[in-house]
Amino acid sequence: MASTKFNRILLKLSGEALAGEKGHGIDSEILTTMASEIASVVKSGVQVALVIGGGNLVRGISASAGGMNRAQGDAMGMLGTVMNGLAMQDALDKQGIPCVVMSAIRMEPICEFFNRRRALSLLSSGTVVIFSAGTGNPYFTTDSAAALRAIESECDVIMKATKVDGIYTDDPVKNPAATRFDDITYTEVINRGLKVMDTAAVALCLEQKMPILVFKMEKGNLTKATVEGNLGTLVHC
Ligand SMILES: Nc1ncnc2c1ncn2[C@@H]1O[C@H](COP(=O)(O)OP(=O)(O)O)[C@@H](O)[C@H]1O
Ligand SMILES: O=c1ccn([C@@H]2O[C@H](COP(=O)(O)OP(=O)(O)O)[C@@H](O)[C@H]2O)c(=O)[nH]1
Repeated sequence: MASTKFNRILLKLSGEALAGEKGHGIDSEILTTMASEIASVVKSGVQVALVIGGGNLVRGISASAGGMNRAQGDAMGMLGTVMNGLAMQDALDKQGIPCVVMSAIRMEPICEFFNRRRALSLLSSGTVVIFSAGTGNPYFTTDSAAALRAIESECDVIMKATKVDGIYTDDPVKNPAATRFDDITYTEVINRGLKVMDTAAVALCLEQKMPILVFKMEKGNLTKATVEGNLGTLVHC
């Protein structure tokens, strides 16, 4: 095994990142690039669990703004995360990386129903496990699902690969004067109301002391984050 900072990671990818410039759907080139980044980390001996969002397909909150019942919209959002998971599984297949998709909502034979003990055993054997359908409940996000599954599957860290290169004093997209933290405590993220990850997810990580590393999803960064662990912003106790 290569000397990596982490043995088992939970990588959280936003659905929107899969859409690329189009802003919607799945861009096959981006999917392939992300799969090859994941493949190289897996080949270095790191065990990888994956949670992919669904914002590129449906967000319950946006559907409800258009008049749809929120829980109904969230159910659609969760199904979107399964579609993204299946797309990533296909892309990892093509890289020769073993991968199992689990869903928080039963839908065999498309994918397996979530089973914590089986997930642990698959991860230990080097299989990538994609946890899809979020938490299986409306009014939650895939950030919360990432926190929950990272804790259940005994990961060393949650890696949130996103559009910005860390956590800032304010949204850096809206406020260019915002400054970046190299590291920050969970309590500070919550008390300052920093919006990079939802509060429920951060609170769960605080309770269970699950570190979170937030960094930009760019070529090479996943390897850097896994090997060196000093990229972006680390959220800790
Ligand atoms: N304090 C902050 N630090 C960093 N990013 C922030 C902050 N506040 C808001 N954001 C925004 O949060 C976004 C990431 O959150 P989100 O859109 O939920 O991520 P994703 O879609 O990757 O899951 C960033 O693109 C950034 O614009
Ligand atoms: O536990 C969950 C996770 C997700 N969702 C729904 O799935 C959508 C897509 O997830 P998210 O917005 O977290 O995706 P991302 O922003 O990471 O692409 C959400 O908007 C919700 O509608 C949900 O209802 N419960």
